[in-house]
Amino acid sequence: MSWLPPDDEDEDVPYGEYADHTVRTRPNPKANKPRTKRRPEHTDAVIGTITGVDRGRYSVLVAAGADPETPKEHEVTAARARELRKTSIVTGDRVQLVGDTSGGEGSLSRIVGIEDRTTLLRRSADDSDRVERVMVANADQMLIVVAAADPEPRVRLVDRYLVAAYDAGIQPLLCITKVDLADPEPFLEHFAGLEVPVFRSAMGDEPLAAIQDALAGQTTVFVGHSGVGKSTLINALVPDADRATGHVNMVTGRGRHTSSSSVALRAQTPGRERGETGWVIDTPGVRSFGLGHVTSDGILRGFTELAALIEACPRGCSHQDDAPDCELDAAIADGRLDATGASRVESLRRLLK
Ligand SMILES: Nc1nc2c(ncn2[C@@H]2O[C@H](COP(=O)(O)OP(=O)(O)OP(=O)(O)O)[C@@H](O)[C@H]2O)c(=O)[nH]1
Ligand SMILES: [Zn+2]
Repeated sequence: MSWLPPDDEDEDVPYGEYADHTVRTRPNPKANKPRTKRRPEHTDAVIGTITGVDRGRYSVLVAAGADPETPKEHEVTAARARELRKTSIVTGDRVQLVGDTSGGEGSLSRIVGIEDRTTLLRRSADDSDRVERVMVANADQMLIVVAAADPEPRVRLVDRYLVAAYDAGIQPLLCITKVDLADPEPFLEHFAGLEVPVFRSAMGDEPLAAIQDALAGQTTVFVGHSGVGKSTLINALVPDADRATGHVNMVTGRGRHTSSSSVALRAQTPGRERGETGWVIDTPGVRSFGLGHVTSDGILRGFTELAALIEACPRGCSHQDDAPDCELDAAIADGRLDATGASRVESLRRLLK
């Protein structure tokens, strides 16, 4: 059974070392869609989506109709093929499966390839560390959960999530919890120029319908500091998560055993035009969110209209307040940027620092 090695935890595999080097050294300015290595074609492979990883075993959801032998939607347990030993495979990845894909008791399938990713959320151990770790693949949105109080909200932390989202090409959303404890508006002022959708949540008065509108038909990764109420929110949105994933302990993030990997949970979004369900990816146990791998080009992806202006800046311009002849200041002065634009410049400058 050579294809059953005791795999390492995926979180420990530095993506950068194994990534396609052309991706890392020649970033595409228009998008950030790192390619995954193409494996030899397995024509009979079944495509599934990773919903969780635990000690080298992947939970893979195979959609209805994707597997001719088992047409119903079903969950498969899989291990990586030996040749993918050093490749990071994370929650949200779409993978090619061969072998026993029935999902039957005790069955084990084999992952032989990864489909191209649309987005890839990464972090480094700390800001000086350029080695990136992949966290979540193919997320469309990032819901940043922050509390109005207890713990005290920090602008810088939200900025860091925003940078990671923009760098990954993921649309950020902001949910401020515990608005029953403190007025969130002064804090939210800092993000007013960004045009990030904001949800305000209180205990027992969560804006579930509005969040469901945003989740419908999308894959949304939830991030937030411990204690902000992320689990409370996810429980309210995904009350039957253990049924959807087929695992115990994957619902709340509480009582989860040592695995710190992300899990995908299906949220019902009934009656929404964009879809009757949406995927929520919970990211427990992420203590640090290092941005050592992020470049200013990555941040500028969230500011396309400003990126166009910056083309006219002097060579080597830092685009900060004190930068001589920065085109951003010129555009504010001559009205090409209105008040909203000026506020976005302020945000961009904060993120670039
Ligand atoms: N007052 C108030 N308390 C809340 C609200 N949302 C969550 N809480 C409480 O805040 C505490 C932390 O909530 P959790 O949902 O466990 O927070 P978490 O972000 O998942 O934190 P970890 O489990 O540490 O990752 C709990 O005691 C919740 O009952 C809210 O809107 N208002
Ligand atoms: Zn400039």
